[in-house]
Amino acid sequence: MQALTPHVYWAQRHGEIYLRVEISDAQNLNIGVEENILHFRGQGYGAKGENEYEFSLEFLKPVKPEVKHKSTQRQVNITVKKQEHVWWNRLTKQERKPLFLAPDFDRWLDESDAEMELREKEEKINKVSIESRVRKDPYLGLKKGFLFMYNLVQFLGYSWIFVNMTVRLFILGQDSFYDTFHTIADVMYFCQMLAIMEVINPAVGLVKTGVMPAFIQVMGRNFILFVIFGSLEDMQNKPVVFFVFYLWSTIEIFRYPFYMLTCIDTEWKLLTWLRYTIWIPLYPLGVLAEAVAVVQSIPIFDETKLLSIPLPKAIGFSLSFSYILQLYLVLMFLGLFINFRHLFKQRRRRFRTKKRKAN
Ligand SMILES: CCCCCCCCCCCCC/C=C/C(=O)SCCNC(=O)CCNC(=O)[C@H](O)C(C)(C)COP(=O)(O)OP(=O)(O)OC[C@H]1O[C@@H](n2cnc3c(N)ncnc32)[C@H](O)[C@@H]1OP(=O)(O)O
Repeated sequence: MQALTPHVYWAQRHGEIYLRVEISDAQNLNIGVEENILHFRGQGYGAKGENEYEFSLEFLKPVKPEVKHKSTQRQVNITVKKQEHVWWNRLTKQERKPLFLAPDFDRWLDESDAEMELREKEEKINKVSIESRVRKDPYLGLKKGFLFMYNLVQFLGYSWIFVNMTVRLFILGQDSFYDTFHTIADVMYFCQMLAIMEVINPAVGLVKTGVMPAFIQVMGRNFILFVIFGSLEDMQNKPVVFFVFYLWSTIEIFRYPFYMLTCIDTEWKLLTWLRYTIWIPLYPLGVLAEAVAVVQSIPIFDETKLLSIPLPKAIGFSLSFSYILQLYLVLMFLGLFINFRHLFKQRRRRFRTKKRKAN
């Protein structure tokens, strides 16, 4: 029996080629790709009745050797994967289309429609994976509620500090510099004690960010607040307290409302921009103000011998706390460098994702 050529219909997507071979009740199928040529052989009912049918097609561009096929009562469907995700101008290497080959208008899409189909598929997959991730965490509402309340309390605390200091600055002018600590310290103590949650939250996986930058930030501030200002009365009426507290609170009145909005999946563009930009001048200024406070405290610690470490009697003197402060000054700029890099990365990540979403 001489083999005949069946009618073959084709269509493509960016990653695949679909072939429909018009043979019903196909049997003894032998389909494969060798050296980029698809060979088909099989028996069945085609245009010229029951017969042996065969054809070969040399593809325009490289395809993967694995071929998937499925025969139904009416036809044989073949799927071949392209090596590269690209759109082909035609199916075969030879420019003239073989006579037995025609477009499969049931599956036919032009390039832009195929791209749209691909995008819709990707969006569907993304949506399903986001939904399943969201569904996986039964405590999500509780966690978001907790974070929202935490951020709200911090926002109220720092807003009180900021407004209070600003009003006092307007009314008293430079005189307000000298008693900042006595008016503000209690609320600042409360906010900074609470800020320890900022280290705990990423450590227990409540927020997706690094523990180290938060640790540097919270411990650095608490050191200044409790050790430098809190333990030395002579430091408490120095103007540097004003600058440290004002710089801390200025950044926080933007950061906490930004977090509050993320807890309720809302975004205000201006607030996001401020959260990820205003630290650029404020962080170095804040660390500079803290460094001034540390430097000013060194002679006071030396004089009062407060927190100095007593050494064995034979040596006859104690190790002044000022040595630790000098070491801390070095750590401070190291901490500034680590957090500056971290915040730059967060800024780039935030604005890059935004840009990509906008495209
Ligand atoms: C004994 C001492 C040892 C320590 C020694 C170290 C020496 C210390 C030296 C350094 C001293 C620094 C002291 C500080 C000085 C100042 O503060 S100066 C004033 C200016 N300050 C600033 O500008 C810093 C402000 N602080 C911060 O930005 C943060 O605290 C940070 C930790 C530095 C960075 O924040 P991070 O959380 O990593 O980045 P984000 O992009 O904001 O968040 C990431 C994602 O996490 C979500 N998220 C985070 N927190 C919350 C929250 N509370 N609630 C809800 N969600 C939160 C956030 O939304 C992000 O999620 P996505 O939106 O999905 O990305």
